This record gives sequence, structure tokens and C-alpha cells, in this order.
Amino acid sequence: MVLKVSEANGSFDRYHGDFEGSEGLLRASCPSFGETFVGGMALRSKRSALCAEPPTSSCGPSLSVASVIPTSPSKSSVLSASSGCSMPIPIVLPKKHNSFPGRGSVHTWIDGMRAQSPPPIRSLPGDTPELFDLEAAIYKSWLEDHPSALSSFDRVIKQSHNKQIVVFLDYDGTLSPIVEDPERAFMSAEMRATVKEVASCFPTAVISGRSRPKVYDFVRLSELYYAGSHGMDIQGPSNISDGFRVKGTKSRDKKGNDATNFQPASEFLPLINKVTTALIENTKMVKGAKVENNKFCVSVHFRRVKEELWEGLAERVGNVMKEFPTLSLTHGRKVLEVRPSIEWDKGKAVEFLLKSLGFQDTNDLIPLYLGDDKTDEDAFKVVNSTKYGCSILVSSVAKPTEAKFSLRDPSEVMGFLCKLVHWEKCRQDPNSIYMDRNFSQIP
Ligand SMILES: O=P(O)(O)OC[C@H]1O[C@H](O[C@H]2O[C@H](CO)[C@@H](O)[C@H](O)[C@H]2O)[C@H](O)[C@@H](O)[C@@H]1O
Repeated sequence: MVLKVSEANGSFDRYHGDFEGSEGLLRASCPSFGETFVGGMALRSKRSALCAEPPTSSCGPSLSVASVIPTSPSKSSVLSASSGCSMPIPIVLPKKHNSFPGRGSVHTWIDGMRAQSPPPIRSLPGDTPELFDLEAAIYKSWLEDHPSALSSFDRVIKQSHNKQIVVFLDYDGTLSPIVEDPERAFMSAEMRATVKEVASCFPTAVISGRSRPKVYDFVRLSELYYAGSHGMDIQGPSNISDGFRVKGTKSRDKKGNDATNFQPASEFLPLINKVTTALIENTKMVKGAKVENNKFCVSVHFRRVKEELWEGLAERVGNVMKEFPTLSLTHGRKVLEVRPSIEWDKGKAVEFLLKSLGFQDTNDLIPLYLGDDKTDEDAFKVVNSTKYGCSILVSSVAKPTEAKFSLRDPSEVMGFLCKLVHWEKCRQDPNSIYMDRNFSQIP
């Protein structure tokens, strides 16, 4: 079977591209087809179109997949914003302030959103068994590069002797299942109890795109640390280590303990409120569109919008963005995210929290990060850069990712976290009932 892939050529300007790599392309090998193919993720996201395409090769269908998205945010001018901290936060200015993202960009965002949230295997009417087999083969092949963190548990915690585990958790799609209504993305009581157990064993933080108070309202565990707005609103421990130059403001956490608040984009607050109003005004006529103000960033939800209206909605968002040159756009799971163009992301939040927890030497640590979305990739990279760090993508379909391991869905996340807790209890007390090294007692 031959898979032909054509590369998207949209202009990116200030709009963050998708995954980074030598060519910005996903490469996956699919031995069963005797070929290496490129862009398998896009294949899934475009499969309806794919079904309609006639085969052009005697060996099988020829695919034209144009949702491969180049690479990094603009590396143009860097300014410094003061934000109540002694470390300058660079602002990334767009290369071209007045360039309207053309159709290519709009399509790129839409393709990117689709690639981040492909439908589960065999959920579309008209899928053929061949397509199912192809997708299953792609997923199987992808699993070889991103093995299950459950079945590879020993590898995840390898060399853990005397190492401090620190757990970072994304919220939507990781602790709670993805649902139509963002206001109803509740986590289960079992998941809450499991996360509570995790926090009793290890320093644990939730890092979410939601505003910090909102994600706290969903999780409701005062023993965790929280970073909202994709890491731009952190409430961490108070023991900022001496060597770390970023200062936060002192506060109290929900338990009344000393805490540190750090908001590197605080100067953008008025602008974020302004863009929220403009986005609401400019998208209210699109049925199903929803604008969610996450304090230092804004989400425009596409999930309940008919797909034929996506392009129009994306164009409306692009039009609004023209008026806000210091804001950037990224995409996630059926969502466009508007955020300040500062060099701060979930990865930086992980670094901040590790340092504010007092961990200077990451060689003594096993930072674990579990997340399901595009913005979690920044954190995967940071965790991967540590000696023992472990990055886990939550996805039931093959997706381009920096993560080393994978879990299919929040229920597997819960299974993994349970295993981690039991493993830690076993490590602390070798005579405990958890001594079964095969973890057979673990639910
Ligand atoms: O970083 P996260 O905690 O994963 O937050 C990312 C975005 O999550 C939410 O949207 C996503 O989940 C919704 C509920 O399941 C779903 O309806 C939506 O389509 C997803 O994109 C949240 O509403 C956004 O504000 C977050 O930025």
C-alpha cells in the first residue's frame, strides 16, 4: 500500500503551529504495509474525505493528506514584560502585525483541531472494514513508539530507587472525559479519591487550560497545587528556592497554608477581557459556538458547531485577532485558544513548580506528566528533558506527540494512578499487603 502525503503550506505568522520536529511531520512506520508513511494522524482526521477518494495506485488507495502542520511559534522580536517577577517574561511579537490569516491558516487551525480530537475508531457511518484495519494498524504501530504506561509500568518507574516522584496532571480529557458541554466536564468520585491518594504519596499538581478557580471547583482537592490558564496562573508551595529568580506574591491556599501565586501574564488581563467581549460579539451568530474566559486566555469552542460552519467561525476568530497583535492563537480539541504572546506555557509551569517545591536537581526526581492535548506537549518536552522524567499522552487514537508513553482514556489514567499509589505503598512498606509485585490486587 502506498500512502502519499502532501504538506500543508499555510502561513503561520504569529499563530502557533502544531508539533515540532525536523520537518514538522509525523512519521510512523507501519511494518504490516511494508512502508513508512507520513502524516498518519492527519489520515484519521480526514478519513471521511479519504473514503471518498478513488484509489490511484494499483497497490491501494493513494491518500492526499494536507493537515501536517509546521512547527514552532514565531521566533521574532522578543520584548520583556514586567509582571511582578524579577525574571523577564519575553513577549513574542508577530512577524507581521497586520497579516490576516488567510484561508490556509484557517484550514490549518481546523485541521489541527481535528487532528487533536479525531473520532474514535469506527464511529463514523460508512467506514469500511479496510479503513478500520488501516486505523487499527496505525494505532498498533504508534503504540510501539508510545507504549501503554500501564503495561510498561516497570519502565515508567525504572530506576526509581530513592527518587522523588512528582505528579503533574492535566484536567480535561485526562482526569475527566471529554464531553459536549465544557461546564459539565466533571471528574468521577473514584477519580477524585484516586487523585487524593496520589497527593498523599507525592507532590501533585493539576495544570489546566481552565482558569485556576474553575479547575479547582472541578477537582476540589485542597492538597494539590493548581496552575490554571495553561500555566499562567499558578498557586504553588511557598518555599521558593533561593536559586530561582522568579518571585510570586504570597497568599494562602485552601487549607490556609502559605502559598505563592505567580501570574506571568497579569498585564494582559484587560486585553483578555476585551478580546473575550469581541469574540462573544463576533461569534454569537454561529450556532453552537461558545466562548469561555479562562482568565489569562480564552477558549472558542467548536464542539457543538456543525462542521460546515467551522471555517466561518475560524474566520470570525481570525478577524477579531487582527485587532489584538500581542495575542496568539493555538488549537486544541475542537477548540481555538487565544492567549498572550509570552513565552510561558505548561512546560514553564512544570519548571516553576518543581523549583518552587525546592527541587533543584532533577536527577533526583521522577516528574510524571499526564495530558491529552496540544498544550500538554510543552510539558512533555520539559519532563523528557529530565533524566528520569516520564511523559504520558492520554489518547485512544494515534496522535503526533512528544510523549514517551500513552494511556487510552481517563479510566486508564485512574488505573495507572492506582498502580502508582500501590507501588509507592509497597516501596514504603515492603511487608505490606501490596507486596505482590505483579500488582494483582490493584483494581
Ligand atoms: O488543559 P486542559 O485542562 O485539558 O483544558 C483544555 C481545554 O479543556 C476544555 O475544553 C475541552 O474539554 C471540554 C469538556 O470535555 C470539551 O467540550 C472541549 O471540546 C475540549 O476542548 C475547556 O473547556 C477549555 O477551556 C480548556 O482550554
